[in-house]
Amino acid sequence: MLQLKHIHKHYGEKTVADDINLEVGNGELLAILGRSGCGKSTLLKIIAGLVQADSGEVWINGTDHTRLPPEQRGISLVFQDYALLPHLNTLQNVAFGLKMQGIGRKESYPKAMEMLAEVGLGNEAQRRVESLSGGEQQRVALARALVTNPKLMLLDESFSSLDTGLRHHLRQFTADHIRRRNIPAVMVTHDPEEAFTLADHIALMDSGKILQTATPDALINRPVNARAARLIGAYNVNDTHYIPQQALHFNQAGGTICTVTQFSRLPDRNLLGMQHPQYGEILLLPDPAQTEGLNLQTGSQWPLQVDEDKIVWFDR
Ligand SMILES: Nc1ncnc2c1ncn2[C@@H]1O[C@H](COP(=O)(O)OP(=O)(O)OP(=O)(O)O)[C@@H](O)[C@H]1O
Repeated sequence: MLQLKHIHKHYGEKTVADDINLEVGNGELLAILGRSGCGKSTLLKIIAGLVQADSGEVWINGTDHTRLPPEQRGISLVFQDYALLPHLNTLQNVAFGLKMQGIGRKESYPKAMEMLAEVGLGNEAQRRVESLSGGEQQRVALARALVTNPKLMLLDESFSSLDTGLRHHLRQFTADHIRRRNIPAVMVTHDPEEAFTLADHIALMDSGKILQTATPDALINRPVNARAARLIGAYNVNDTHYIPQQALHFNQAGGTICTVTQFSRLPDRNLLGMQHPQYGEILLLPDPAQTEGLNLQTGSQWPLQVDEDKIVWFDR
């Protein structure tokens, strides 16, 4: 289990960690979601011991790790650029972490082979890592991170450089491995989709502050303020309120007549904009079956029901 207690960090005038308190249980994946420059990577580095906080404590499995050097923390990091060692082959790369722990080849190579097989690269052990594809290199990085049986995994935008199909596959693959091994993990990302598809809990970070920590469902239903709602990429947000998708019912008898402002078909959903007399332009994602065969040209009119009790009002 990871616990961060009152972490503070400044760079000059800039506060990059402002009283951060977080907990991550074993086998649990916490995503820290925030815009570029909000302090996500710095927080990971503080957890890893690569950057010292001004104050606050990092506890892992009930012991204070705040003053331990990085190599004694038992943490594995997976970076965006994999950070593999180009002069070593696949097997040697995976065994490297074990070597650093003082484990000899006799023990480290079989363990590394086992882990390579687990990530589907059992036949590539002797390949130079440079000759592997991006996705394969990412799996080597993951194998290297997992083989040391870390107390904690840290993932820093680990999937951003991969193409869409591979990204989906490796995200799920990584999350499954972490959960199966019961390791707590922290992933930082600026991509709401990544956070929402993988994480058990999401911490929303803004200018060094955690705005809200909650499950994906709770965040969708009840972001604490407009900033939080915008950070999760929600539609229909202004300074006073947020209208979640589940509050919207397109083409419902008795709904308010609204004018279509835009309509586009996306591969797996539709995006429909409607001008509502009370709430202004509302964007909704109707099921394709609900819009099939309808005239949804700009200017056409259709009823839209808004469940008032599902609207989230913000305190100003
Ligand atoms: N060593 C440093 N010295 C001074 N300022 C720094 C240092 N490291 C980071 N910063 C600044 O602190 C802020 C937070 O940086 P950090 O890398 O943690 O952000 P981030 O949320 O991870 O951003 P990104 O998503 O772009 O990687 C940025 O404004 C950055 O320029």
